[in-house]
Amino acid sequence: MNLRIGQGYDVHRLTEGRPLILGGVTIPHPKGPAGHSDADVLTHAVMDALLGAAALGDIGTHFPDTDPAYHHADSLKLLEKVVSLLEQQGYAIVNVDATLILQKPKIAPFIPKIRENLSRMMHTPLETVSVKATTEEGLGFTGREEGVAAMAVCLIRGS
Ligand SMILES: Nc1ccn([C@@H]2O[C@H](COP(=O)(O)O)[C@@H](O)[C@H]2O)c(=O)n1
Ligand SMILES: C[C@@]1(CO)OP(=O)(O)OP(=O)(O)OC[C@H]1O
Repeated sequence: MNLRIGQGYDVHRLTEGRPLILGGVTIPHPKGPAGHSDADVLTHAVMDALLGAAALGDIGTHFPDTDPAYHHADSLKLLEKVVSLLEQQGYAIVNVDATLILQKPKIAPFIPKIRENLSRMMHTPLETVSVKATTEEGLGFTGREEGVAAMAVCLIRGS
């Protein structure tokens, strides 16, 4: 069986007045991630994990931040494109496990909807998609609420 592992990591600066969109869910908060796209850091980490597992480059290769087509882009739609690239290469997703590193707000109430969104875009059952969150206990750039980070690992199966 052709099993391949991938990992992804992303960071965005938090700024006042930007929407906080995580896994396609808009979470009420005065600050959100700055970026060319919707800056959905969680979805970006998942996309990079998937692309990494298939050795297909990274999100910047496929969706350059200099391309106006991706200005305010919906990252869930980009995830759909990544999944379609993998499917074209004969890969199916086995599971994804992602961790969000964010001091505030608590995202636990939004995790079911985030998992549902990711699972729908990845054509994979809900139970294969895990999303977790942690603070860094007030330490570092996430602790000072200057930024948000996300990491993800995945397993994919080739044909
Ligand atoms: N933005 C966050 C961060 C954490 N959580 C949940 O709180 C638990 C405790 O977090 P610690 O950083 O204090 O360990 C964590 O396990 C998550 O369940 C959250 O919902 N949103
Ligand atoms: C998806 C893209 C598209 O501009 O999103 P950005 O908001 O620029 O976010 P970043 O994680 O810095 O880079 C990835 C880009 O390819």
